[in-house]
Amino acid sequence: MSGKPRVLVAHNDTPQVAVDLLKTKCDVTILKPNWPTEAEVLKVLPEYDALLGKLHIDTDFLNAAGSKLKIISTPSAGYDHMNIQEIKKRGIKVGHAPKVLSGAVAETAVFLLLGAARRAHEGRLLLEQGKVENGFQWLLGHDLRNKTVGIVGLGNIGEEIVKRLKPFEIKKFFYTGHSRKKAGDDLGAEFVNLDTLLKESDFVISCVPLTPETDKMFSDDAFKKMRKTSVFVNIGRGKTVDTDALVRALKNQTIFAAGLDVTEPEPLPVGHELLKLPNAVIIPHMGSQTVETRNDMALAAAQNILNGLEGKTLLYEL
Ligand SMILES: O=C(O)C(=O)CO
Repeated sequence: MSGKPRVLVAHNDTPQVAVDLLKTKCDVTILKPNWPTEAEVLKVLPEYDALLGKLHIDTDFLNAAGSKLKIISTPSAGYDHMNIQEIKKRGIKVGHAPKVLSGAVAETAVFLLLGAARRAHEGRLLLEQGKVENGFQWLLGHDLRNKTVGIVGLGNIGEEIVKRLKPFEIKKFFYTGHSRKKAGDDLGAEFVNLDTLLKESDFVISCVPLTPETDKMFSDDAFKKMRKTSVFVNIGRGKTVDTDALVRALKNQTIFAAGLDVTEPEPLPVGHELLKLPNAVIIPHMGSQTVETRNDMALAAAQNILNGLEGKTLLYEL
């Protein structure tokens, strides 16, 4: 034993840069198999001071985690997979990895928006079916130019989306949330209530995390308030949308199209209703999946642990 603090890395595809950073000050064990069950983690966890991984952490997990554990750090921005209150109640510090992924997720939002607005999936399906037609009116989509974009939840990701969309000559940006924000003012975006945003936006982009308040906030009612020409993009969390309501809205053309990085359920099972819709551009929660961003997220999660072990505030503490 070196006397160094012991860190358990739960996933063996954790980027090497983060493992190397931890190794500068800690003994590091990387668990195999790659995505272990919570039970597999718990078999060894009582011997460790810190845990780096994305795991479902609830009261039962914490009861079995042992008394040595001081820090839990998830290499993700979202933390709805962990019971933060229960973790903190036990004096365990908990951190996550926001901000460093905002650019990558914003890029994803832009391509989903463009793909949905320009009927990319429908075009591809028709191509595969040999149904491409000549015609001045064939498969027309919508421009971004001169349109109104509504951001639901102007956090870091929402801000990065606005910055990236500005060069598309957007007429107006709306945002909604708990309160007006300086960042919104700086970006020239107008704070409005959700109703106004839904009714008056051509593009509605949801960036909200999953909370009791946002659970299924995009319901039949919300989609009915949107325009027939509206495009809905979700890069937040799948559970913020009532999936059946979204399927209805897309099928009945209550809205024009959707671009989804996140869905409920996730992943969508083969043959799911959403996957049958030509006007839905869907990817399987890949918003932060770039080489650079995954390195940065893992590094942030590792830095949380190093800070915590030295008695400092975590880099991104919850
Ligand atoms: O880090 C997260 O929470 C994500 O959803 C990444 O896409």
